[in-house]
Amino acid sequence: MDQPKPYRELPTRLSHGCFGCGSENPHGLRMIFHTDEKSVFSEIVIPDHMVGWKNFAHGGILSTILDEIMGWSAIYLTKNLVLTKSIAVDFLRPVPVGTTLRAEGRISKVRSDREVAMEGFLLNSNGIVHARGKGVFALFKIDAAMKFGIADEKELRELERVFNL
Ligand SMILES: CCCCCCCC/C=C\CCCCCCCC(=O)SCCNC(=O)CCNC(=O)[C@H](O)C(C)(C)COP(=O)(O)OP(=O)(O)OC[C@H]1O[C@@H](n2cnc3c(N)ncnc32)[C@H](O)[C@@H]1OP(=O)(O)O
Repeated sequence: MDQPKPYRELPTRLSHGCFGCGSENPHGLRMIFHTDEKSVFSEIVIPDHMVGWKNFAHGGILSTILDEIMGWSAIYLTKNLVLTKSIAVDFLRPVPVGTTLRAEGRISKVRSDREVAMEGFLLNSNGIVHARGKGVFALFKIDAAMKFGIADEKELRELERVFNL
């Protein structure tokens, strides 16, 4: 008999042009996400055109990956929509482009019903941490997000449905 999978994919392939996770952005990272219910993670290979110096990935790209993994982790684990308020990144070791990496995000502290502190990690295939992020995310219920007017109702209702927000 098949064993149940220990983790599952998050339904983030909803649209769109997002540089981090959009399936239709040919220049983006096209990240997809899995969860074990305590954290959210993503396997990623940074393409050659996102290089910084020599064959090392650009630090801005590493920051984007950490923002993205912390953002989706915050959405999934807190059941809210989010906007990034701040992020801080420690670049611990250079990250070569073209290698398989794992990004991982989890909750550091729920500060209120409007704010969560998150942490994110970028590891190589041996589990060595190459970059570490801390982020603060504003949390929005669907109705508040609607008033904010930065996403249309159809998109928000779809997110509400697939993420049980
Ligand atoms: C609206 C949500 C819609 C979300 C849709 C998300 C879809 C997600 C899908 C996939 C993403 C996953 C991947 C994520 C990774 C990448 C994420 C990014 O790159 S995000 C882009 C970079 N970040 C920004 O652009 C933030 C810019 N900053 C701001 O907009 C503000 O600083 C903000 C809202 C974060 C805090 O604003 P303040 O500090 O000025 O807050 P105060 O002055 O207290 O409030 C202003 C008004 O807003 C309401 N407000 C503020 N925070 C609220 C909250 N958490 N809930 C409800 N209302 C809130 C308040 O009640 C107030 O409303 P009154 O004027 O009184 O009517």
